[in-house]
Amino acid sequence: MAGNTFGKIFQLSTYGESHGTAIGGIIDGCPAGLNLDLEKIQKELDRRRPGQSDITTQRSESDTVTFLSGIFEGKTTGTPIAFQIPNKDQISKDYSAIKDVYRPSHADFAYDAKYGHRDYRGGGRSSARETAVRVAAGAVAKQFLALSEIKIKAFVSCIAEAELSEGIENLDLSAPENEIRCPDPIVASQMRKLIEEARDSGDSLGGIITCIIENVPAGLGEPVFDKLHANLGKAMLSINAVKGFEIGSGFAAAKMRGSEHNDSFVKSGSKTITKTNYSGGVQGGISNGMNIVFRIAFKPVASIGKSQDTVNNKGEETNIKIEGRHDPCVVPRAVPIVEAMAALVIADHSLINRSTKV
Ligand SMILES: Cc1cc2nc3c(=O)[nH]c(=O)nc-3n(C[C@H](O)[C@H](O)[C@H](O)COP(=O)(O)O)c2cc1C
Ligand SMILES: C=C(O[C@@H]1CC(C(=O)O)=C[C@@H](OP(=O)(O)O)[C@H]1O)C(=O)O
Repeated sequence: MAGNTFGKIFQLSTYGESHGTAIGGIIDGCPAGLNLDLEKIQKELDRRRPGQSDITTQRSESDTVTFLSGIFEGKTTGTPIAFQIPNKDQISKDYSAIKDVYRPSHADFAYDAKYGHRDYRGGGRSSARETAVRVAAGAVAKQFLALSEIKIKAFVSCIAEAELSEGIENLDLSAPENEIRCPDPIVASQMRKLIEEARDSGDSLGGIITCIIENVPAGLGEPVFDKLHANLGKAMLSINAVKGFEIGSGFAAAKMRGSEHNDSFVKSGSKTITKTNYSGGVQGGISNGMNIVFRIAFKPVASIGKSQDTVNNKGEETNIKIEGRHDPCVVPRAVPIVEAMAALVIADHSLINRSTKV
């Protein structure tokens, strides 16, 4: 296994490099008979595509997806769904600069160590360009999950020192369609300013995305290795530039007492719910019917316009100043990627669960 496939039943394989002819994927295991709205899939890609505004990479791609198989008369046929997205704007100023010199904190050095033959054109396979494929596949998974009313919403909750202070239960989650994808317009405008300042000074910023999954039935997830939160964590940590994942109370749990942290069970009509949700909707690796809530931390973008110490592929010390097109902060564009990866995990577990009970 060369690590290009994700999932057990609802599986996605991706192919392609940032500056090759195209990127694409094959979804295997999507049930037959699912009505696919292709416009909705394209809309998800539009949320992620590069060149959206002056605070994203200036690479210009329409990210138009073409489906090649697995769909007939608007419905999935149960056979592999293959699709492709062309690369059109491949010319970057970085080529010669990063051919022999390693960008600090990008993947250049580690790829050379592993493969010894590296596609240096804009990062090749290590570029987040590959995440467009995940977004297209996640949009298919979202449409499958919509049959069970499962909804996935992510939003930007922090960029550098601008952070949402309200509880997520009071926020209008319809707003993440805006450019920053933070539901509070005042915090969003602070975030924009910070990104502009970082961009103009040749620097970059990181941030945090919060994701909420609603209407997941109790009982999804496996008891040991494929715990639901373990697979969500793997999915999120597989996104470029992700440095942290926490579910529910996460790292804050370490400072709490059991009496504060335990989620007491109560009845709400015929349903059993919990008073609080420090578990983040997962207990023992299995969903408990509450909202699944997790947060993902992204690092500041590695490619920056300031001079940095590094080495070249002959092992000589040198320095590098990166001039190509780069996101000063990936977090706004990463929101649809987070949602897509969450959709793939929940779709996969929903299908695994079909054989759990008599
Ligand atoms: C949506 C998105 C856009 C990104 N854009 C850039 C970019 O323009 N320049 C860059 O150096 N890194 C960018 N990254 C991050 C790199 O792809 C990533 O840091 C690199 O592959 C090394 O992997 P690692 O940070 O996960 O260790 C982006 C990540 C995401 C999710
Ligand atoms: C191409 C995309 O983003 C790219 C992600 C990326 C990286 O290092 O991850 C570096 C830049 O690539 P390039 O050198 O080709 O301009 C971004 O533009 C995309 O998101 O579709």
